[in-house]
Amino acid sequence: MSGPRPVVLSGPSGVGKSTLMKKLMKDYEGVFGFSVSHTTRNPRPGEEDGKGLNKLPMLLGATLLPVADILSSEDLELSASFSYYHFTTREAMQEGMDNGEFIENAEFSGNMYGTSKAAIEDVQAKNLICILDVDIQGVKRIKETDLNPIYISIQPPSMEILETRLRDRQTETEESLQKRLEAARIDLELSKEPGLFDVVIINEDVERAYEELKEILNEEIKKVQEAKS
Ligand SMILES: Nc1ncnc2c1ncn2[C@@H]1O[C@H](COP(=O)(O)OP(=O)(O)OP(=O)(O)O)[C@@H](O)[C@H]1O
Repeated sequence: MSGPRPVVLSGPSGVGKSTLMKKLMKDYEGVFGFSVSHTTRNPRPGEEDGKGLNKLPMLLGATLLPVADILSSEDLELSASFSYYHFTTREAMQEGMDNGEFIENAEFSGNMYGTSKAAIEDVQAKNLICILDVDIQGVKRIKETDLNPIYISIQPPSMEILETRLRDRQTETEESLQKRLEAARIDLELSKEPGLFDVVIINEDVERAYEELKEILNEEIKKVQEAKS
């Protein structure tokens, strides 16, 4: 598959993935994109299949799949109302999953959601760097494909700082906060596996973390910009 390499951004909830992605999207318009997820839920009025690639609101849905089990239903509603989907049937989606066409999938509120390899390739084919916000399990699934992304782990300076950021964000109940912190501990432990990531960025000072990220992505960004001109 030609086109720019996708980018995997992985890291615990609250580490700053969305913050960094938003900065990239703002500074490099028309360079980054998001894959369109599949879902078996019914389209809502006005929703059309597969619309909305490379839209900033997709950021809100970016973490939907990997952490679906620790998201509240409000999170899902918020994400779902800004996300764009390929609407499909349970049978078709199950078949795709059985054939290994999905890099991640989750069942939520009686509906299936998933990210297909083809959806990522669609972004590449549009000469956009596909940003994938996935958990460690997602990282491992992607490694089984030929997508060849750049694997970046975003990590907090400490668990205490992560907790403070999650609290200050004011999006969590005490219960969901504790779940996220427990998931974060596991995530950080698993991310130590040698060779899993190409680069680790410690998000202490956000501007510095962003500079590091831009440096890593520089080559792919240039490729996209050159291919446009
Ligand atoms: N370097 C930083 N210093 C201080 N605060 C930060 C830094 N980076 C991000 N934040 C803040 O921390 C909070 C969590 O960041 P963000 O929402 O980007 O995390 P996330 O990794 O996308 O989380 P989730 O996976 O839950 O969506 C936000 O309120 C954000 O403004």
